[in-house]
Amino acid sequence: MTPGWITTTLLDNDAPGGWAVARSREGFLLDDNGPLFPREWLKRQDLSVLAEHGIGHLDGEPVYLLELNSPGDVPGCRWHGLRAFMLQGDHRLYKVLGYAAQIGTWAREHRFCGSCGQAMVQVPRERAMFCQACDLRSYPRISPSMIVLITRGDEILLARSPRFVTGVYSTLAGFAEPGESAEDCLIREVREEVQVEVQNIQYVGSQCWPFPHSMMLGFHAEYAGGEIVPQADEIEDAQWFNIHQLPPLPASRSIARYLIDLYVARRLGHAEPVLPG
Ligand SMILES: NC(=O)c1ccc[n+]([C@@H]2O[C@H](COP(=O)([O-])OP(=O)(O)OC[C@H]3O[C@@H](n4cnc5c(N)ncnc54)[C@H](O)[C@@H]3O)[C@@H](O)[C@H]2O)c1
Ligand SMILES: [Mg+2]
Ligand SMILES: [Zn+2]
Repeated sequence: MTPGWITTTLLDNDAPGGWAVARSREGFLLDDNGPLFPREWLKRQDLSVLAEHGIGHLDGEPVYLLELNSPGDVPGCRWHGLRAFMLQGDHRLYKVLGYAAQIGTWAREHRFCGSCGQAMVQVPRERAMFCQACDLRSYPRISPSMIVLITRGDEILLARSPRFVTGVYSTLAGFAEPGESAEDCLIREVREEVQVEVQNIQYVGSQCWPFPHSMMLGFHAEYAGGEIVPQADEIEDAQWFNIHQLPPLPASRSIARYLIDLYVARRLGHAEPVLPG
């Protein structure tokens, strides 16, 4: 038995046994034992299954995803969003569910060829959907996104979007566009969102962010010039905050929080935090 969570290309859907998770637009099915159910039991429940995907092995046991058409009722169970697992749940299970969510979303959104409109089929032994007529393969979608902590000595630049929880401020972030390097994207996003210039851009680390399919590339940058002008509609407020007087910050498992905690720890000579996977 190999301990831990290992994703897999594909599993045989006809082989019985293993664990299963069920996902609908309401999130993952959960009972008092958590979101993993004996697969054969789960398949006997009255659920409307769109597709079944083998997704990996947990402590050597195969794990499958049942992607549902609608959230059915299972006695003693409730539905729980992925964000709630990220915030409260056990980290290993969150990784399993984050992967399941990305595979389920991708397969649901690639049932038909984007070029000719015909039904696509799952490629054997490869995580890809295939259109025979076009010889086109569609792989799981991953969206590169830059996230950056901008600093000026003891001050850090944080902003809030109207979508954030009341009072919370975070680092700036945005999706890469075609034609951009990671650094180009970072400079453009910072200009768009706060009209500030940055220098000495340094890559710090990355994080999978399955909401729904971002790959966060985290950077640190120093302030180089300009006055903060928040982007209309996108940025509700942006300010320089002294590291000794920070506002409510993002969830501790986010790379946004890690970038902030890392800078503060280095500035104060404290032990450095660990980047959550
Ligand atoms: N893990 C973290 O700590 C953390 C922190 C902040 C943001 N994020 C994530 O970073 C990502 C980008 O942040 P943002 O929302 O500020 O982005 P952004 O500043 O680029 O603004 C969002 C806009 O980008 C466009 N967009 C949406 N999906 C896209 C895609 N896949 N590719 C290109 N453009 C797209 C839409 O017009 C959308 O309104 C989001 O997924 C967000 O959840 C993660
Ligand atoms: Mg943004
Ligand atoms: Zn096609």
